[in-house]
Amino acid sequence: MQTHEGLYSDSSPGSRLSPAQRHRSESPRPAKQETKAMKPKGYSIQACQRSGRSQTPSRDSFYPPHRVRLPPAPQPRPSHHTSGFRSAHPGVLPALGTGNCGREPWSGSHGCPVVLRAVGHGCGPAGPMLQRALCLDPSSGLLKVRDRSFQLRQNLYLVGFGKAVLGMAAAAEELLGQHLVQGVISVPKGIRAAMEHAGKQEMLLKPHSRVQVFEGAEDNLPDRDALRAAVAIRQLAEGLTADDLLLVLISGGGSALLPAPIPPVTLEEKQTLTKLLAARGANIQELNTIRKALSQLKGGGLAQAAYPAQVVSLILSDVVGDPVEVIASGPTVASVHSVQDCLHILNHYGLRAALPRSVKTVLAQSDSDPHGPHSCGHVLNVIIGSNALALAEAQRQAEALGYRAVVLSAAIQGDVKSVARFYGLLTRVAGAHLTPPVTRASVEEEAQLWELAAELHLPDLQLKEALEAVVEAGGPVCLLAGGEPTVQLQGSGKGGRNQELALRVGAELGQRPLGPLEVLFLSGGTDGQDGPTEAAGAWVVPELASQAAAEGLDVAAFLSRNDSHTFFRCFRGGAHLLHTGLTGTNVMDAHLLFLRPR
Ligand SMILES: Nc1ncnc2c1ncn2[C@@H]1O[C@H](COP(=O)(O)OP(=O)(O)OP(=O)(O)O)[C@@H](O)[C@H]1O
Ligand SMILES: O=C(O)[C@H](O)CO
Repeated sequence: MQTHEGLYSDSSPGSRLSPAQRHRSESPRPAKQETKAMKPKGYSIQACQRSGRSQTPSRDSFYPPHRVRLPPAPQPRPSHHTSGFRSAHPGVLPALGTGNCGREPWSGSHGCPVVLRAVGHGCGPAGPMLQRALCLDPSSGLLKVRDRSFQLRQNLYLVGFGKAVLGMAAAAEELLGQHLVQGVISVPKGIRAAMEHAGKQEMLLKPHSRVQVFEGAEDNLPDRDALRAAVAIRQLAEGLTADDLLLVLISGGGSALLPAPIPPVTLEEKQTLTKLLAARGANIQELNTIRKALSQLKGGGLAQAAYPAQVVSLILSDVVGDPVEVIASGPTVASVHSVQDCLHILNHYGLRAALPRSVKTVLAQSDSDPHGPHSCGHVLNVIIGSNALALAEAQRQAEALGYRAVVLSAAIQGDVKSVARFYGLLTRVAGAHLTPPVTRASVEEEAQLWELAAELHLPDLQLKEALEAVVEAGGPVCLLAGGEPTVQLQGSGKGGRNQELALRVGAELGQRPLGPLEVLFLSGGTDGQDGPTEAAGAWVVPELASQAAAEGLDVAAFLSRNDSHTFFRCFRGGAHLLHTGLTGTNVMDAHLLFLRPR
C-alpha cells in the first residue's frame, strides 16, 4: 500500500511558510511542489452556458406574491388516536381544534409549514449541526471532533464548497474565533443576498471575516467563478504544513462549486459531459465517478493537496445512504474508480463514441498511475446532517400540526415515473385503510405497491409500519419520505425533479376516484431550488388534471416536454408552486403525503 511519504517524497518543506508568517501575509501563498497526481497547471476556462435566469435573486423570485397563507390544520379524530401525539403537544392541539379546521379546502400551506419548519429548524441552519460535531475548549484550545482531538495554535484553516456551506462557515467562524487563520469557500450565486434578504444573520459571515467567499455555479453548473474558487481552495490547501489543521465543509452541490478539470479537459467539456449524463438519467454515483476521473480535487484530490496537514471534513449529506465518497464527489476520500468503471458508464449512456479527445486522454492516464489510489489516512470524514434527520424534524412538525406522521423512507431513488406510481398506489392503499371498507381493487393495488417497492429497492422502507399507523390513526395522516428520484429528460421544457414528481403524482391521483378521502402531495428540494427554477417544488391534489383541463392545460403534454415548471407557473397563477427561497441547507428532497377522511 502506498504511504503518504512515498506519495509526497518530492514535496518541498522549504517552500512552506510558518503559520505566523502566513497570518501576517496577505499575498498568495506558495504552492507545494506539484505531484504527478495533481497536474494543476493550464486551466482552460470556457464561458459556461447561461440559462437566462437572472443572477441575483430578486425579491419576487424568492418571495412571490402568491406565497400560500397558513390555513387551520385539520382536527384529528380523537377516538382513534392511540399514538400519544395529542398528549405530547397539549398546547398545539386546542388551537388546531378551533374554528372550521379540518373542513377547509387544502392548500399547499399544509405542507409548507412542515417543510419550512423542518428545513428552518431541523436541518436548515447548518450551524447547530456543525456546532454539535465540533467541541472547542477555549482555555486549552483543544478542538474535539468525534473521538479525535486537535491542538489549535494559529494553525487552523478552512475551505468549503456546497449549497449549505455559507451557514456552516458562519457557524464555524463563530465557534472557532481567533483560532481560524484563513478560509476560502465556494457557495451558490446569490446566496448571501438571499440570506440577508431573509434576515438570516446566523447564516452570514462576520463583516471582516477571515473567510473569503466566492459565489458561482449558477443553476448548479460549474462556471468560471466556481473555477476561480477551486483555484483559491487548491492554493490554500497546497500551502499547509504538517502542523496545520484543515477544516473542510462539504455539502451537496459541492461538485459544481469545486470544478478543477485535469488539463487538457476544459471546463466546458466537463460541463457538457455531466449535463449529458444527467439528462440521460445517470444517477449521482455514476455522475460523480466520471467527475472524479476528470478532476484534480475530487476523489481525494483535495486531501492529497492538503497533505501533510491534518484534514477534518464535516459533511452534510445529500446522497442516499450518506456515502462520503460520492457526496460532492468525495474530495477528501480516496477514489477507487477505474477507467473500466468510467467507460462502462459512458457506454451505458451512449456517450463513449462522442467523447472529446481530451477526455479520452485523461481517462487513459487515470489508469496508468503506478501508485494506485492514494491514501487518505490523514483525513477524518464526519457526516453531520442528512435527509433522515430532516425527515425526523418534519415528522415532529407535522405532528405538532395535528397529523399522525410516519417516516416511510429516506432513500427514495429510481425513475421519477416509477416513484410517482409508487405514491399513487400508496395513496390508494393508505386511503383504503383510512376510509374502509377495503375493496378487492385495493387489495390488488396493495400487492402492486409491494411489488413496485421491491423493484425500487428502498432499503429502509417502513411500508408495513406506515399502513398500520394509518389504520391506527383513523384521522389526518402525513406520510413522509425523502431521497432523490431521477428524471430522464426527453423534452426541452423547464422543470425540476420535485415539480415533475408532483405533477406525475397529481396525474396518477386523478386517474380514478379516491372515495371519501382528501389528499395532498407535496415534493420539495430542501435546498429551496428545484432544478434550474426559482421554486423549491410543488404540491398537488387529485383534482389537479381536471382543474388544469378547465384552464386549457394538458398535464400529459407538459410532462412529455419535461415542462413541469411552466405548467405550475400557469396553473392557478402559480399557486401550487412551493417557494422557500434558498434555504442554506441541502439534504435531498422531501415528499409529503397528507391524507384525511372527508
Ligand atoms: N426540465 C426538467 N424537468 C425535470 N427535471 C429536470 C429538468 N431539468 C433538470 N432537471 C433535473 O434537475 C436535477 C438538477 O437539479 P438540481 O440542480 O436541483 O440538482 P440537485 O441534485 O439538487 O443538485 P445537488 O445535488 O448538486 O445539490 C437533475 O436531476 C435534472 O435531471
Ligand atoms: O455535489 C454533488 O456531487 C451532489 O450534490 C452530490 O453530493
